[in-house]
Amino acid sequence: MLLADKTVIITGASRGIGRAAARECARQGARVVIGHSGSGQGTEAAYSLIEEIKAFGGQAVEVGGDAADPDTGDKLVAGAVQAFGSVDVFVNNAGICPFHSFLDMPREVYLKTVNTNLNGAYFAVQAAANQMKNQGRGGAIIAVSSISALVGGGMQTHYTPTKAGLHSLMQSCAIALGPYGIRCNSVLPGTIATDINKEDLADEEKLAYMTSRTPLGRLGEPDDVAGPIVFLASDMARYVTGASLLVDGGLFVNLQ
Ligand SMILES: NC(=O)C1=CN([C@@H]2O[C@H](COP(=O)(O)OP(=O)(O)OC[C@H]3O[C@@H](n4cnc5c(N)ncnc54)[C@H](O)[C@@H]3O)[C@@H](O)[C@H]2O)C=CC1
Ligand SMILES: C[C@H](O)[C@@H]1OC(=O)[C@H](O)[C@@H]1O
Repeated sequence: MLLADKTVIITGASRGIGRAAARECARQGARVVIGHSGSGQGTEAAYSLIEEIKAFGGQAVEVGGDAADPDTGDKLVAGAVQAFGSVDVFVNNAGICPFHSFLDMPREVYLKTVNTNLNGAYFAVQAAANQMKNQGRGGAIIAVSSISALVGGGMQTHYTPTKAGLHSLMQSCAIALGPYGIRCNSVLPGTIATDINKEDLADEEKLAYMTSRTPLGRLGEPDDVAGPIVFLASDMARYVTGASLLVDGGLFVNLQ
């Protein structure tokens, strides 16, 4: 098992990519901390994931908290240490993408997106890194960034800078934390069918367009991203830091 004896925290793990990653980490032997919003639905989904994980003999606990709150990272780390005694891997996955045009972007939508996707993540990464440094045996931090860190989106002007920010944060943290043996990398998913884009992709033309642009001929599924996250979390990637891994079915390279 690739993650035996490691404690993994994953934010936004109640559904979508985070849930698939949490399940796969547990299958690979990790003790998993399921970060979720703390709302009724998030809590319920987190408990159902704990049941799923326990059913195949895995270990998991849940910790609720708003990803936009700079204190949530500390809560997640405290929950992990209380339940399992350590933090070995931190996966920053929670995020939102409320599609909206640029010229009339409401300030509150912009600020909520930046606070949820990037500002809270900064302090959560810091909290996890301090815990790993104090443990003295290294660790791995993975940001779920996006293909949108590299290319734009007319309805995502508030979102793409947060994904570029996470990608850049992992590069800088790779330098800052390398001396402690803490590796920092990002995954850059393409279009993965989840709740975040359910409404956008309900438009059949848009769905057909995004599918046709993907060389592998289909949109991604959450499980497609879970494997690359496990790889970067594992000792198989022990000499990989400051890297970013596109998980997009070839979408990025498909110019013509
Ligand atoms: N689905 C896609 O095509 C792509 C998704 N991503 C990124 O993947 C990550 C996961 O998204 P998906 O699984 O696709 O969507 P999703 O909507 O299914 O999952 C998002 C998760 O983040 C949590 N979350 C949102 N706001 C939160 C808050 N304030 N506090 C705590 N938790 C919060 C949600 O509860 C949920 O568990 C996001 O960061 C997204 O930007 C990146 C590239 C492509
Ligand atoms: C929400 C989008 O459909 C999704 O998120 C991203 O980061 C990419 O832009 C995807 O298309």
